[in-house]
Amino acid sequence: MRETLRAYASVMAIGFRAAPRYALGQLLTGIVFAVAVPVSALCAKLIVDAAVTRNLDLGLFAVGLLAAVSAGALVCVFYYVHCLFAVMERAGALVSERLMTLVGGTDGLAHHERPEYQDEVHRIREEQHRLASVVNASAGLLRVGAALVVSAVLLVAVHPLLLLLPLLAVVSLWLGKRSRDLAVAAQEATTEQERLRRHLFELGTSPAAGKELRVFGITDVVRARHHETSEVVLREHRRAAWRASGLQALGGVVSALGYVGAIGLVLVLAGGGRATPGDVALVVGLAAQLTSTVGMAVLYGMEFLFVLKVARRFRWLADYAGTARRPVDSPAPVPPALRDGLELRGVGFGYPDGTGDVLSDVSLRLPAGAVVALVGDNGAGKTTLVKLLSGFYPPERGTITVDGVDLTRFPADRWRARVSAAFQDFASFEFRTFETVGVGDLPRMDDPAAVRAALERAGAADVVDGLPDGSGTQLGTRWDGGVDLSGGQWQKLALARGLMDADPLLVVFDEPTAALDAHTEHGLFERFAQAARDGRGTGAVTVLVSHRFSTVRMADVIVVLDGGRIRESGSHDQLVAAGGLYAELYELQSRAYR
Ligand SMILES: Nc1ncnc2c1ncn2[C@@H]1O[C@H](COP(=O)(O)OP(=O)(O)OP(=O)(O)O)[C@@H](O)[C@H]1O
Repeated sequence: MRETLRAYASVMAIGFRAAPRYALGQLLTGIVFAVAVPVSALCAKLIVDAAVTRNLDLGLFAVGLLAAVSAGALVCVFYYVHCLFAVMERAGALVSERLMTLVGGTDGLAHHERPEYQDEVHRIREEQHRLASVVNASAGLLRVGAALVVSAVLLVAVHPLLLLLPLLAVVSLWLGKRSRDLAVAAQEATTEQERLRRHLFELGTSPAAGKELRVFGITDVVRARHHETSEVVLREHRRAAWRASGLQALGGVVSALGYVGAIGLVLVLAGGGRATPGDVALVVGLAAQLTSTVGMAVLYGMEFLFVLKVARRFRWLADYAGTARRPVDSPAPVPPALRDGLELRGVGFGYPDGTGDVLSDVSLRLPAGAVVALVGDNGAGKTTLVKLLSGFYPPERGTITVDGVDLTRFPADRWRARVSAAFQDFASFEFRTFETVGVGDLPRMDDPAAVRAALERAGAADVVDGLPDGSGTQLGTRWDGGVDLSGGQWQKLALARGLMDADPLLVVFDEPTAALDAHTEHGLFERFAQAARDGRGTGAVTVLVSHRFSTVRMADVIVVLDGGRIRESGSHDQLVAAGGLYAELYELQSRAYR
């Protein structure tokens, strides 16, 4: 319960922070026009009683009150609707921002690889509009709550038994909640299938997969799987929807019984002289309104409970992001430059999916200023090692030190600010070209000379020179005037992004040139290595992952990984002379090129 309240308070705070005046306005005007409804029934009672008793003053007062209440309610309804849209829109934007901060700002990558995290985030993303509607759901509940309280007071004044009418409304409300629970449970039970369904749809309609679908003739297979998965999801949802409708119908019957019973009671009272004709008018009016108020209470109640559920998820994500932030014991400053370099001692690591060790007992020195190449078969652990060096995961066993200081003592963001990288699975930022490159070093993004220098270092100047507006060209065809690039051209820009940083301590190239031909890759890396050796003044270590031995050979240290362990390491000449795995693979590849 406390957790739920905390969750509610935190999402309500988002609504109030996004649009404070409108949120307050919505809550207050909602109460005014909700109360206007039972007060109108009271006016009707006064008018009928005034007519029966020929009391003109009372009649005029009641008509005046009715006019004032109706006009006030009308104004409030307009303002309420205006506030509602303003709050939804602004809170929606703020919720999206918060989500981006929580998901993207979480340290490391481990969370992205946990299925339970993915499921939760998937649900929150799907239902984020509900978080934006928390003020609306609260205002709705407050409205129906106020209307119910005022109605109850008026009914009790006629006869206490009439209080049963709003109580029956509560039974209806509870039945409504049960029906919503069924829908939510069905949705939760099919989250994974739903993700699969979307993935299959994406595969079946995206241009990226289109080529392979046709070449392998698997379009029908993907479509059939999509159909099967849809059936599973829809069957579960249909079953829940039927059961929920049954409960809602039962709720309707309960409130109808209350309506008929209340009118019967007041007629009996009036027959016995214990109620006035005005009381009959009041009860008929209130009972009729109560049915719709209860309907709204059920809807808002269900919406509110649903919002609470999403709010709890949101809170979970916020707490997760908080705890996932690596606590830094005795934090140390990241050195301005490397003197000795990086050292791994007995490093072991397995991914959070628990499938076992991916790296075992890795001990390795990466001297300051050195170019270190990682080679090995697919799945040998090269990228994993790079992720550990970049601080995306802490090692499970052993240590990684930077000039003798344990890497885990650096705040993750400080260390990563000194890491520059280009990956094979790079991101295609569809920004203007200079931004796509410049985000590699945000403070210098608007510095044309810095961007140009990075483009030239990456051999990507020709890509930009060929664009209609040069470095100002918008990338991505879905944007106005945007152009698309080839895979290799995107990769060259990603490489330039990785070369933006002026003073990195670690530069990582994880097969960023796989889409380029061997000759171009070789030329590029020769230049990177030369630049690294000429010294950037920071003693940066350059780590290069490549399957091309012609590129790898110029590295100062070559590390051969095999099944997550270091098989051998040394310079090209040392490894060839040793006649081990490297020598064998090198010979194989050079024979293929001869
Ligand atoms: N996110 C992940 N979750 C679970 N296992 C993973 C994950 N990423 C990689 N692995 C597993 O870790 C092992 C090493 O993968 P890694 O990507 O480090 O290899 P690699 O040497 O870079 O391979 P490649 O040359 O194919 O890029 C593989 O068995 C892979 O299946």
